[in-house]
Amino acid sequence: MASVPKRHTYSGNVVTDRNHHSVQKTNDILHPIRKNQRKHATFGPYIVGSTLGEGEFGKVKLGWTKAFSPNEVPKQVAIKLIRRDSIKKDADKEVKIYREINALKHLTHPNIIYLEEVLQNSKYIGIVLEFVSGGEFYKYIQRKRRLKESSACRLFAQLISGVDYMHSKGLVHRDLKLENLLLDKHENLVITDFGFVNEFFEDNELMRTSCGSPCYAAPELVVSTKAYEARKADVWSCGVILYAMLAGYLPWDDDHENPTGDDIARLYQYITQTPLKFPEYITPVPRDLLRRILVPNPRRRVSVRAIQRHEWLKPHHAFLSIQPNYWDEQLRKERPQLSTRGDVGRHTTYSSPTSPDPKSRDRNSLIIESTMEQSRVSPQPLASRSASSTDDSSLILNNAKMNEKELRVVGEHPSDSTKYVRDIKNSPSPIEQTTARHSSKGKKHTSVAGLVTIPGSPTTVRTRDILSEPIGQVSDPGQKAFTQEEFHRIGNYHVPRSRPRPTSYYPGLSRNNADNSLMDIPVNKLGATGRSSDSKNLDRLYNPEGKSLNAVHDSTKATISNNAIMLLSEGPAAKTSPVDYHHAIGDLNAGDQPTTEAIVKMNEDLAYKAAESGSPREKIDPENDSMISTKKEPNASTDDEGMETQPENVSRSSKKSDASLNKENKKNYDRKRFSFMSLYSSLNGSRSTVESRNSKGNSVAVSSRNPSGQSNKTGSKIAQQQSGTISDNSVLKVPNPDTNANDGGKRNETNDNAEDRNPGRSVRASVMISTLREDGNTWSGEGHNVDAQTSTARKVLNFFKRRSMRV
Ligand SMILES: Nc1ncnc2c1ncn2[C@@H]1O[C@H](COP(=O)(O)OP(=O)(O)OP(=O)(O)O)[C@@H](O)[C@H]1O
Repeated sequence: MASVPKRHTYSGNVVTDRNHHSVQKTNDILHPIRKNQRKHATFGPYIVGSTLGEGEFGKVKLGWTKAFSPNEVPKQVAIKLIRRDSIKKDADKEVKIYREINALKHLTHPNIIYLEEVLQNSKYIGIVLEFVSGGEFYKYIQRKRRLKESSACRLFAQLISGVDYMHSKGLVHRDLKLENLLLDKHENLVITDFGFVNEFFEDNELMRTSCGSPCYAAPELVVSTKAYEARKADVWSCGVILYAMLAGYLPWDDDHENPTGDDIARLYQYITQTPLKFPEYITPVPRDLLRRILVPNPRRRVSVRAIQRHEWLKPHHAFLSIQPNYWDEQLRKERPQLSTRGDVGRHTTYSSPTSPDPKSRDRNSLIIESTMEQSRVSPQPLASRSASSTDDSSLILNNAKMNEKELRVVGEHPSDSTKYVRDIKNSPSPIEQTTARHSSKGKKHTSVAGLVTIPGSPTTVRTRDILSEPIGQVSDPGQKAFTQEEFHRIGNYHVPRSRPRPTSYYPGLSRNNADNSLMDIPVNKLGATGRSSDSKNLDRLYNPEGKSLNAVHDSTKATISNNAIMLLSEGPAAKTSPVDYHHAIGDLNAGDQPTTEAIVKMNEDLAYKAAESGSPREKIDPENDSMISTKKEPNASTDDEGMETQPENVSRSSKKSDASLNKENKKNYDRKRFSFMSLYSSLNGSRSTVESRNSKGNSVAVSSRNPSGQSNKTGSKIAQQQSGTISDNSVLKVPNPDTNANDGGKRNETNDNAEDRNPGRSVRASVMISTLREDGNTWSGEGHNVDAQTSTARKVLNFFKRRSMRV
């Protein structure tokens, strides 16, 4: 899709010699062990491979854990390598990085990138993320030109679910765009790049910092001098993304008078004054949704919750009805000792002494608690990939039992967190063997024991998920047990046996409270496509007693997949595993069918009504999803803030011949010129100081003051690692970037007040990073100088820095 070029928030994805890179990348992915035998740079316990991409901060590298036998399947990760000296020079960068880390450590959602851990050596900070192998979403759309409606619907539902989840955590992304979305290998959407993330609070939720990329950023970010409601800005961006998915191009890009898009203010003028138009192939139901989202006035813009209820997303209502806290509860249920007691085992427990409340401690913790060993699962023998499903599950269960032993903690008093030790003597699990190897071999890096990972790490969930009960065992007598085979063929959401992450969702599944067993919709009740034939059937299927859909699909009924099974696909072998992933995602190439009869009927009605023009168009109520207005309004109405609500005449969607349609589409594509530009977020006021601290009081890493102006003491309480493990745990604290010089004392005052009312909120922007020791082969930049080339990306970045604007 030539029409949606990549737009960077700051800079371009400049990779020289693309072919070489892609070949190298493929080799890395398919043959990490073979690569492992060659001399590679390492970063902590990871071998560093090819460059996956490049962003503002530097390169993102493929990494994998070291394998010590040919049978071990290394775990793949993506390591965002950031030069520490570049951070010291650039306070804004520092803010972005720690924002990202702090946000990610609180987010555990299948459609949000997992933060594995954060490491650093003398030159680099490495943000270790799960490796998402499906590629960049914008490229995916480019390849397909545009998405089938059903695919767009599924992916948009995932986007909205992720956004709703982060909003429920009090976080807003503020830079949602195609370029910040990746696909996993099952073509599930993964939201990345949380550099602009910020907190909002019910009582103080308006923000002032202009963020994002112009073509995706909500108009109020630029045209209004008022503070904006950040959640609604995320909603706008989601609308632009949905439009791009369905149309194959962005709803607004350059106008003729501003062809390069250089004049950002003008671009926004264009956006707010140009009525939203749709190509004919976007059907009325998604149009209706888009019309509700892409409303310049944020107050009239639909909310995330209302989007979730919209008719177009009906096929995914069950998934969308999963409450955000479900994902957390799932973790808490399965590893409660972590949420309240801190870590166990060889990692010393890190917990914030200043936060007695576990919840607030979690949210405000200055550190990323170390749970790596619990979550780490030993590489599985390649041979096990080809084992039967029964073998697979017994293998998992065996491992699970071992892990369970390993995870068993000694000690009872929750506050006595530092005393918990893992019962490792009786657990010769592969995990321990692996880590032991790391310990003995990686003398300088001192093994994974020094790693820092997020509390509630999803990988931990995966491990723990399988502990309670054998797969297929069902505790609810009212529900039918399902076989292994059925388990992997759940309605529309067929779950590959080896999913690496709980990305799919299973409407109608229920999970027994006490265990992880899953309930299933009997497969034979679903159509050949895996979908129920119509919405009524769907409701009946999910809701035999006629309760409301949401009531039925509450958080206790809905479920994620069995994470234990997902583990099997970790590593490159999964790439070539015979699992039919198409079952998991639906056929993306399937026809652009309306998802239910109801929609078909609606479309027909609309087509009919569209023929009748003349009567005024109904006003859209953003919160009312009672359906589509079809009446025509002669002129765009102007709302109370002078922003047009951009009515769209549905009659324009009347049928045309294919030829004229194609011609018009082509014209549309041609007309669209996409500029490469970004809006630099002005964080002028960042009072970033460089201050370092570790457990011994040594100067180690970058840190800065928290918004309350006080150096938070929490991070200084770092228990000593056991001997032979890593000891430099640096506390990084950053100021609230939204408190800036432009706002002066007034803003600070507001924040201070807010801080009084909400103590501890703003200290979230602080993290702890494990410091790596280095050896000769450690990734420290030699020969890999990220900043060595003055890339186009860098030039663009500098350009936008110079043009930095603030509203
Ligand atoms: N977890 C991941 N798995 C696979 N590839 C990744 C991952 N994270 C990043 N990449 C690749 O690296 C590229 C750059 O990453 P990312 O966008 O996060 O960097 P950035 O410095 O934040 O960029 P920018 O702010 O310019 O958008 C991505 O476009 C993607 O191709």
